[in-house]
Amino acid sequence: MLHTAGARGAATAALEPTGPQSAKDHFGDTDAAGARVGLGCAKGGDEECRTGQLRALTMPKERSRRSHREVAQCDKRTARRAIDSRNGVVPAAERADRSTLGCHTGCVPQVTITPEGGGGPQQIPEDEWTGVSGPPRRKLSSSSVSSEDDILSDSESKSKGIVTLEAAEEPLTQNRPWSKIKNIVHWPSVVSHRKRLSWIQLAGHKGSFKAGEEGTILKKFSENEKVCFERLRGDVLEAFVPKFHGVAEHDGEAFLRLTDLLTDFDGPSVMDCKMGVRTYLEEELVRAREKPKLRKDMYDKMLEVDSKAPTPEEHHQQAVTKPRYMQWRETLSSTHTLGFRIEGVKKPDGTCSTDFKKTRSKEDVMQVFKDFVAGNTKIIRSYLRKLEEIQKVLESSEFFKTHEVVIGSSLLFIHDHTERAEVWLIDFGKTTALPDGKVLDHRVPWLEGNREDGYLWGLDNMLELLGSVLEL
Ligand SMILES: O=P(O)(O)O[C@H]1[C@H](O)[C@@H](OP(=O)(O)O)[C@H](OP(=O)(O)O)[C@@H](OP(=O)(O)O)[C@H]1O
Ligand SMILES: Nc1ncnc2c1ncn2[C@@H]1O[C@H](COP(=O)(O)OP(=O)(O)O)[C@@H](O)[C@H]1O
Repeated sequence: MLHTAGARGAATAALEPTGPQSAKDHFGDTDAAGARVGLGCAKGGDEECRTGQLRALTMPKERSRRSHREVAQCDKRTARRAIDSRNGVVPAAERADRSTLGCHTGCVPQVTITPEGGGGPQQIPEDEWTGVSGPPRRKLSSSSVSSEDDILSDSESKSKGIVTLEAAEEPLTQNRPWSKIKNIVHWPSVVSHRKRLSWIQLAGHKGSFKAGEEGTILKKFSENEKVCFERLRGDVLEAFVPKFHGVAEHDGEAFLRLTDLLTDFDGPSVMDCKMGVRTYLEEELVRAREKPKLRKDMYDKMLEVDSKAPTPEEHHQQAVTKPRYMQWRETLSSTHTLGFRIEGVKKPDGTCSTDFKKTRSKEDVMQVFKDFVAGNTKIIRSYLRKLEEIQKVLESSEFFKTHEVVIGSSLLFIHDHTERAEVWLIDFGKTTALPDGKVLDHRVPWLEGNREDGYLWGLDNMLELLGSVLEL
């Protein structure tokens, strides 16, 4: 039996917001307040919802976050700062920002309150990493794409599937085994002056990545994520996350240099599963209550999936709040019912799909897993072993115990025709440290204030479900 939220015990005591690594350090802004109760249950009516076991999880909450425009401005300023500080220059932008404590407060936009919610990079020396900051970028809505029509630069409109990354560093990997596969060999003919790399990005924000030197990838800098990678050093979990090679700078922007997990795979199959029962931070909820904000882009993304999803009021406003959108996504998919959801899959023939927004039932999720491994039970067993290993390591990891990890964090599954199968934890952009002395269980249900993320609960369910795929 899969676990249910209701069976997982009581919530723990409320915790205080964290210190410098808290989300408020890079989410200076507020989104809107969601105001509807039991959204997924009302619409979905599946077995889990009918039992009421997930009520606490589907209660609408508020969340907050700085707008991307603000964030982009902030990003430029902070990256500039990092570079100027190395030259002993205090930039004008920083002089102005100092009076408002930099991006944090300086970048907070004015928002509308709504009643209802609905040249190659340089390595930056380690002692200069502090003070460099930058937020994650936006991702666009999902679609089913093929490698043929999805060879796009990161300045183009699609952001998921096979994307073409600008080469920030030489040499690029013309001889990477995985790039040899049919339909993905676009190197170096794709672009005339700037070399580019075909790469697989199944989720995340558009333009977040650039191609790094052999075996590495550059990800847009986030102070929060950098701190996480630093804290992961020496932790038992370190072997299960991409290796962090420091901070790099390219065209005035800062990046985290990470091991490219696709290296050493030949025509890999890749799957991104977003873990946990919640996809937003508690910190964001608090801020959302203070300053809610309407999002037209999220209303549009909602319409793409289900034109009937917005309420009459939301149709009238042509916008929804972010918490409303995030909760709608969570209840539409398996996030609430299983503690994880599938974000994207890339198959060995080069086709990619990120069209899993409505993949919710156990049966549907199992089918996606089965298709992903093309029914290969040896690969399923390898993944099961790997996930069990990760489960054990997570249970003993000091980092995991002391961090609200799940928000936006994924397990990345990669295998190829050699039947080698690996799983890594990725994306710590919204992973936040708990106050001193506080720990999370990661299995008990989330109630606002306890900061539980349901990561291990989701992993338990995933293990059970993958085991059942063997019997399909
Ligand atoms: O997947 P779709 O339906 O496109 O929705 C996305 C994801 O939830 C992103 O989370 P993640 O990055 O964890 O995948 C979230 O980014 P953040 O919550 O990190 O900001 C985006 O918010 P906006 O970036 O505000 O649009 C939201 O639009
Ligand atoms: N180190 C890595 N190696 C290979 N692929 C990666 C790596 N990190 C991320 N990816 C790919 O990029 C996608 C988005 O990554 P993520 O870190 O979640 O971005 P974001 O912070 O923008 O949400 C993943 O789904 C995966 O396909």
